[in-house]
Amino acid sequence: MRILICAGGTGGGIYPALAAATELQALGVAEDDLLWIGAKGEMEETLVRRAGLRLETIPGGPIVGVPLPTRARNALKLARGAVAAGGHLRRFQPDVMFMTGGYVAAPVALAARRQGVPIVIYLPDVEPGSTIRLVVPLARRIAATTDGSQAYVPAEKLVVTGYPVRPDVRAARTLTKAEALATFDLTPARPTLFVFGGSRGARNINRALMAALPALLTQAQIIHVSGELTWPEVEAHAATLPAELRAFYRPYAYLHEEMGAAFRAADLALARAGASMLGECPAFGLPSILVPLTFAWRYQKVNADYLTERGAAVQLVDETLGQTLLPTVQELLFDRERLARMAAAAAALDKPDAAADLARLILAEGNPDPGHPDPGSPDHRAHPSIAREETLC
Ligand SMILES: CC(=O)N[C@H]1[C@@H](OP(=O)(O)OP(=O)(O)OC[C@H]2O[C@@H](n3ccc(=O)[nH]c3=O)[C@H](O)[C@@H]2O)O[C@H](CO)[C@@H](O)[C@@H]1O
Repeated sequence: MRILICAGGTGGGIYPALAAATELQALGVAEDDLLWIGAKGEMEETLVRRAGLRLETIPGGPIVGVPLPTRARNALKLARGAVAAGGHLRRFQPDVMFMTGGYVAAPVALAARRQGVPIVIYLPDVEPGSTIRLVVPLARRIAATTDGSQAYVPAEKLVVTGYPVRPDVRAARTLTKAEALATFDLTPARPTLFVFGGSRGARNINRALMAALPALLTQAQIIHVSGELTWPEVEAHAATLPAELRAFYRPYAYLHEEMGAAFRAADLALARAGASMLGECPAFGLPSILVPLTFAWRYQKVNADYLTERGAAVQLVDETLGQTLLPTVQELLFDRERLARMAAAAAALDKPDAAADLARLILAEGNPDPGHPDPGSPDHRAHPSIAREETLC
């Protein structure tokens, strides 16, 4: 079976698709039978090639949240992208298209629909982003992270699989805490805070953290992923810290496979509320302080509310983070009982089979002959987690 994957823009769409691609290969899909279409100059160029998958890029650019002249230019690029996508589809002849979002998915989905290729969407956020909203009417099935998405997509298309945490990250669950801490040359004697701002970093979180470092590093230790954009500022600030504080601070621009060890090492996360927080913190039973990005992206607030309402997270407001970060971290990080309650609430949301269930769903939709199922094709009656969620929806 040939499978076309389309995900791009930021890690939030790319990593769940990579997790599904790994499971598809584990279920017998050959590497040559996977083709990824992304946008030129975006994060997928690095991450998909790094994963060893075949990638073709097409022209495109965002048309939401950008000034009018950029929108007009990008609309033209997307039209050229749709033509290029049509060519890739005719050459590759996919049996199914799988997408997770990002502006590049819209022209590819249109081309797929024109050529009669069934479309499966994975919806990372509780509330769908703008591209997914556009494509929902064209899709045959929509896999979702949580049942909260029932409010946004047609029930007959929805299957709740959970968030597909990538296997290399999930594998770090087998490390002991001491082993995970040793990855960062840190000690089990202090509580550990893991700070990051999604796949591109969050300047506001970085700055509020830098201001709080002198107070926090006297008692705690911190793994801090800044994102590439503000890395020079963070690196320069780290160099100004006195040696006795610097010894407990581990700043990085970006982490790849080591993300799993960081989740495992931490007692508490401080992060934006991208969709990955719905899957990765639960996978490690990790409590979090979430600072949703509210300007132009209300999706993060919905994600944060989902975790907060279930006791797995607390929320802070971006605008007042400079005042609230330090007291909130100090209050939580040293309250063992409260952390344990939040950790249990997070772990209860974990869906360990999400990536495998998603891969099986994609295979089922791409299988033209249900009488002769592909390897790994799900029989929903024999697949308790999918069957159960379908009944729920
Ligand atoms: C500004 C913006 O548009 N944000 C959106 C974007 O966020 P963003 O791209 O940040 O997405 P997420 O927070 O969902 O995921 C980030 C992913 O990057 C990985 N990671 C991060 C840092 C690092 O150093 N190494 C690493 O591997 C994380 O493990 C995670 O898998 O897509 C999400 C999913 O649609 C949305 O919820 C966010 O609203």
